[in-house]
Formats: sequence, C-alpha cells, structure tokens
Amino acid sequence: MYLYTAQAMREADQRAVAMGYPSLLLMEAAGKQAASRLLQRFEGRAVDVLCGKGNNGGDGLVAARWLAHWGHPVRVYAAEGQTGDAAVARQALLAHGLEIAPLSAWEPAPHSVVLDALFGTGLRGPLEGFYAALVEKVNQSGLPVVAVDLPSGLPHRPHIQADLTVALAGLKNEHLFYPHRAACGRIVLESIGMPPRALHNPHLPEVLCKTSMRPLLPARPGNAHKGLVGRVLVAGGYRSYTGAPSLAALGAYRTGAGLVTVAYPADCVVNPPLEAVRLPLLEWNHADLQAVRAEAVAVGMGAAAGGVRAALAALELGKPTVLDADALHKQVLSAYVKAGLPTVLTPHPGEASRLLEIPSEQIARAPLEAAQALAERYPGLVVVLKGGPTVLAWQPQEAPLSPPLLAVNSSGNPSMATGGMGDVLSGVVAALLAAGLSAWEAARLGVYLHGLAGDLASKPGLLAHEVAEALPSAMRQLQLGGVRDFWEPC
Ligand SMILES: NC(=O)C1=CN([C@@H]2O[C@H](COP(=O)(O)OP(=O)(O)OC[C@H]3O[C@@H](n4cnc5c(N)ncnc54)[C@H](O)[C@@H]3O)[C@@H](O)[C@H]2O)[C@@H](O)CC1
Ligand SMILES: Nc1ncnc2c1ncn2[C@@H]1O[C@H](COP(=O)(O)OP(=O)(O)O)[C@@H](O)[C@H]1O
Ligand SMILES: [K+]
Repeated sequence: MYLYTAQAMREADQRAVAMGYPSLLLMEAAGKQAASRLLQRFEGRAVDVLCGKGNNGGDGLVAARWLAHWGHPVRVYAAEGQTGDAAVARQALLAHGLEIAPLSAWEPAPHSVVLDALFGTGLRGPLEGFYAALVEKVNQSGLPVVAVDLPSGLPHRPHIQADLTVALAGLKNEHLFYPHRAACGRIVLESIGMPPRALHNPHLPEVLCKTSMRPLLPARPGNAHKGLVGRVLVAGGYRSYTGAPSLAALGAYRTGAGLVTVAYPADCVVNPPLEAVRLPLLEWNHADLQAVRAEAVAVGMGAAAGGVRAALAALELGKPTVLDADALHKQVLSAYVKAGLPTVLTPHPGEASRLLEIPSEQIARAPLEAAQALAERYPGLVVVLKGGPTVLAWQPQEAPLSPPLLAVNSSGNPSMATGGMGDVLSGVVAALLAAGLSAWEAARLGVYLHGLAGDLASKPGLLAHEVAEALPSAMRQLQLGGVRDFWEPC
C-alpha cells in the first residue's frame, strides 16, 4: 500500500475512470461508508452535515442521504454550485425530500455531531474569510467532528480538529505525518471500491503494514541451530553510555539471532545480556573483530569518538552492517558506499542534520525529503531516518537514475521517545540481516517490528529494554495474523 499526495490520488481517480470505473460509484461508497463510520462511533446524536462545493462536499451529500434513509436525524448545510458527481449527489438528496440550508445558517446544536465535508484533497491554499470563520466556529463548538477524507483546511491553518477521519481510497501524507495527523483524531481507511490497479503506483512511498511485512519474517527451520539462524556482532560502547551496545545485543537476540557477540573498549563497563559473548578490546582493530563468527554487524551505538574507528574496522569484515549513532560520519558512509556491502544507516534527525548540514527542524518538517537526500548522497546504503513516523529511502546502486525507493512506517508511538530505543532498533535490523534478508527488507521489517513491539508494550514510562522484550510477541502476532493496522476499524 502506498502513501498518496493529493495529486497522486487525483491520478488514481483518473486511472479508475479511464479503466471504465464510474466515479459516481466511488462517491457513493465514500459517502455511505463515512455515514456508517459516523454512526458506529456517535450513534444517537443528530448529525449536521457541512458540505463544500467540490467532490468532498459531494461525499457529504451522499452521507446525509444515507443517514436520513437509515432514519437518523440529519440537517444538511451546503455551498451552492456543485457540478458533476457532486451535483448528482445533491439531486439524489433532494429526491429523498431533504432540505439543504446555506452554510451560513449553521449554528452548533447541543448533542449533535458534525460531519465535515467542506474540503478534501482539492484545497488550494489556506482557508480565509467565511470558510476560515466556519472552521473556527466548528472547532470552538466543542462538538465531536467526523471528517470526510481530511479535516478541512489541512495542510494549512486554520483547519478542522476532528475526532474521527474517514480516509478514502488511500492514506494521504496528512494521515501519517505530524502535526497534521494530530488534527485527524482516529483514522479509518475505507477502500471505497477503487480498483487496485488504479491505486498501484510504485513511485509513491510504501506504507509499511502487516500485509507487506508478514511475508518477510524469516522462517526458522526445524533443524535450526545457533550457527544457522544468524549471528550478530555488536560493536560499540564508551565510558559515557555503556547501555547502548547491551540494548542492541538484546534487540538482536529478541529478534531471533542465534548468537550475539558484543565488542567494546576494555576500559568501559558493559553489561550485555547473559547470553552474549563479550569481547573487550584495547583498541578498535580489524584483526580482533575478524575472529568473531557473525553474519552481520551493528556498529556505533554509544561508541563516542571511537565510532569512526569501530566502523572502519568493521568494514573490513565485509559483512552486512548497520551503522548507528557514532558511526554516522561522512567518511564512514563514503567508505561503505565504495565497499558496496548491504548497509543500513539509522540516523535520528540530529544525526541526519550533521550529515546533510541542514537544521534538524527542517528534517523533522520534511523527513521523506531528508531521507531521500541522504539516499541520493550515499547510493546503495539504506537510510532509516528515525522519528514518529520513521521513514526509509534507498537508491539502489544498480539503478542510479531511477528515483530512490521510499517507505514510511505505520507502527510505533510517542511512548518510544526515550533513551536507548534506537539502540534496540540497530540490533533488530542486524539480526534480520544476519538471518539473510536484504538490506531493504531487513530495514523495513526491522523498523516495523520495533514499532509494533513499542505498540504492544506502550505505556507511560516505557523503557527501551521493555520494547526489546516485546519483540517476540510482535513477531508471533504478525505471523499469526493478530496485528491491526492503525487505520483498521476496531
Ligand atoms: N479517490 C478519489 O479521488 C475520490 C475522491 N472523492 C472526494 O473528492 C475529494 C476531492 O474533491 P475535489 O477535487 O472536488 O476537491 P474538494 O472538494 O476537496 O475541494 C474543491 C473545492 O474547494 C474549492 N477551494 C479550493 N481551495 C479553496 C480555498 N483555499 N478556499 C476556498 N475554496 C477553495 C474549489 O474551488 C472547489 O470548489 C476528496 O477529498 C474526496 O473527499 C470521493 O468523492 C471519491 C473518490
Ligand atoms: N513519537 C514516536 N512515534 C513512533 N516512534 C518513535 C517516536 N519517538 C521515538 N520513536 C522511535 O524510537 C526510536 C528512537 O531512536 P533514537 O532517537 O536513536 O534513540 P536512542 O539514540 O536513545 O537510542 C526510533 O526508532 C524512533 O522511530
Ligand atoms: K473534509
């Protein structure tokens, strides 16, 4: 499944029509589904439907018709001047004997719910004048609001603050990225019958979800032994933060690594899991690391100034590698590009800011663009730009002229914003690399599982090792089909 811009969704709509699928059917499904989702959540309240003059308004007119048809009290307020499908929706509503009042007549009524069908993906620029005032009036009414497709006004200000948003046909950027996502409330995605071929567009970012991630889970053969399922070398640690390599080791073990070795400077106290092999080193050098039996490496966690040396020593092992934290320096990344090894780098916005030399606020505002810029700068390396949500980008070296592949994670939550969470992720991705997944597969599945474990363990005061401990349940639930994507109805 893909993440759409307004333009990409319009193109999908046009493809559906070109394939012979009538657009009126899409509007009918959209309005009917929005009405039924509203009733599911706000049964018993009168519904005020606010309709704009475009197709979002058309969806609202369809919803109003069905609400009335099902016997619910409904008042309709609409702009004048619908055309095309929305005009047909208006006629159909009138044929049911409903009256349409002007939008200017709307006043908040106690115990009602507002269906916001003012503007969707067709909005051009911020709302002003009458519509800006209407949106503010709805927000100030304190009434619950269900938004059709998008809270009206997004991605600009002012915009509707919704309790529920019924996304139509596909998720749009506003449904996944903050601060806009916060305006959507709970999000439910309705397919509205759009032909899958019309939605198909591999140039768009992939949304990581249970359906695409489940097939990537590595199988564990009946005759498995610890040398067969993937061994991981974790290289990191320094005086200041000795928990980092230990958490990476825990993440790797809890993702199914057969054996984890933790290499760290001998003058630092590291307490890896009991099950890990310890390798204290006097200095980061290739010869000592070479002795470790491992199919993948995670390097840089808590390594401070030793990060660059550790990463360059690890490079000579010629293994698939995760570069995190203190390994994330330009000279390291350039050396890994040259080596052409399967490599995943996992910067947070601060580290990406150092690499791209742009402010981290800019990265947080446009994470997909930042991940893409890193992927283009370091072809062949898979970029995992961590955040809420984490985004991924990869420019395959064999296809330098095509745009990078992009993905956005859908799992994870703000309780994961605590120290050590990223260290666990490095171990998870390294374990998947060691199990034989490609860098793009391991990064996508690793990010998804890590977020899913965070969702299962979510609570105030969540600690990174608790997320690691939830990884086995996350994998089992994904395997057995017990996972719910956030846009699925409860
Ligand atoms: N997949 C699809 O493409 C489908 C889309 N549908 C609906 O269609 C919507 C998109 O419809 P439209 O493209 O008609 O666009 P909208 O209905 O979102 O808005 C277009 C209308 O808003 C006006 N407008 C735009 N910017 C404005 C501004 N800043 N201030 C005041 N007025 C402004 C335009 O003049 C136009 O009348 C979707 O969000 C969805 O609700 C559904 O009907 C079914 C299928
Ligand atoms: N609000 C959030 N929503 C989803 N995931 C989050 C959120 N905040 C943090 N995370 C996840 O937690 C991890 C934090 O990583 P990082 O900042 O590197 O932590 P550390 O450096 O302390 O190990 C990332 O995987 C990130 O995606
Ligand atoms: K809307």
